[in-house]
Amino acid sequence: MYLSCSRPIVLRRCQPIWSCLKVHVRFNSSARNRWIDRQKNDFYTKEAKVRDLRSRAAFKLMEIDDKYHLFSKNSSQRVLDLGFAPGAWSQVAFDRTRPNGMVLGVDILPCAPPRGVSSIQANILSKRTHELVRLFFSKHFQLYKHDDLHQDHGYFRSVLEDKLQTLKQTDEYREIFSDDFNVKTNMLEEHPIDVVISDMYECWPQTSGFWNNLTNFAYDRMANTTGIADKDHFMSIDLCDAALVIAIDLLKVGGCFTCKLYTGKEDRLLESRLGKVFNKVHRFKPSASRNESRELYFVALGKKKTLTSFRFSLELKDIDETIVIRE
Ligand SMILES: C[S@@+](CC[C@H](N)C(=O)[O-])C[C@H]1O[C@@H](n2cnc3c(N)ncnc32)[C@H](O)[C@@H]1O
Repeated sequence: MYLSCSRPIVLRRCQPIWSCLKVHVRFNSSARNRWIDRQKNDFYTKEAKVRDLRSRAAFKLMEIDDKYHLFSKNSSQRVLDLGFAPGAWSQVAFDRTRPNGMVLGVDILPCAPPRGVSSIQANILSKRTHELVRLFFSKHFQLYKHDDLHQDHGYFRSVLEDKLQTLKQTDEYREIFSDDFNVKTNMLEEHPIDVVISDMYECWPQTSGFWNNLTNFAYDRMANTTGIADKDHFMSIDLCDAALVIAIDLLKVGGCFTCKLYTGKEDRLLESRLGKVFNKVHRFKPSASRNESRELYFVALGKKKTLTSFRFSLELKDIDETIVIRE
């Protein structure tokens, strides 16, 4: 399949030239104090504490949903939350799709998901991650909803990895990972993803789990806000493209998508890519998003049915390699 674009889209890998330059941005103590003061006096930060939400980001998704109605209750929606940690968006998604919704969070950093949410610690720029997500939402992976472990902690990557191993030699595996559109559609028929949400970018303030191997490399690999406008812009475009790739692959027809972007030169290119996949694309700046921040959300509604006519080729390699979407 090919996504028709005027030029190849190359997702720059998350260990760009900037990381070799070893630019260290240090904040002086007055800037740090200003940041702490701002956090202390921030309405949304206080409100998040009162409502037991994991971060103020929750209010951004609430605003998006209030305006564009991504979620619905009682319709067994399946939601994929990319860059879910610390988990405020997952809390909102879980709450707004209860009681039958199913939420999977993916994050490169380790984080215990909120109650009722499943999670994988993985890099979205890795092919393996796409496989695990596809497996999670396939009809061959059964969630035991009434099992206490799931209720309290969700399912973790190891469960999916084990399942993947046992499936490897079977026809089911070939069905899940087939490139044949009809086979793939059949595989997802019973369990398509209804909503993909992505708030991926700067790391969450991690307090534990540093022993984890993946984490030791994660800070090098992941995007992290630097204050260098161009870098933040291009890296966030890469993460949005990676989220879009998953949406093209696994989101149901009519499904919705939202992603965070740090604005810059390539906004319009991303917007036009989204326009090829969705019927409507909106730009939205929630009031919970700080005025001085360049962050913006694209909200894309109604995945098109005619996507098969798109020519879309995707080469996802493993962890340290580049994702390339070719014309
Ligand atoms: C702003 S936080 C998300 C906050 C979250 N939406 C919430 O409501 O709690 C961005 C997250 O994106 C994750 N992230 C960044 N790059 C990633 C990547 N390549 N793969 C997976 N997650 C990534 C970071 O680890 C971080 O936890």
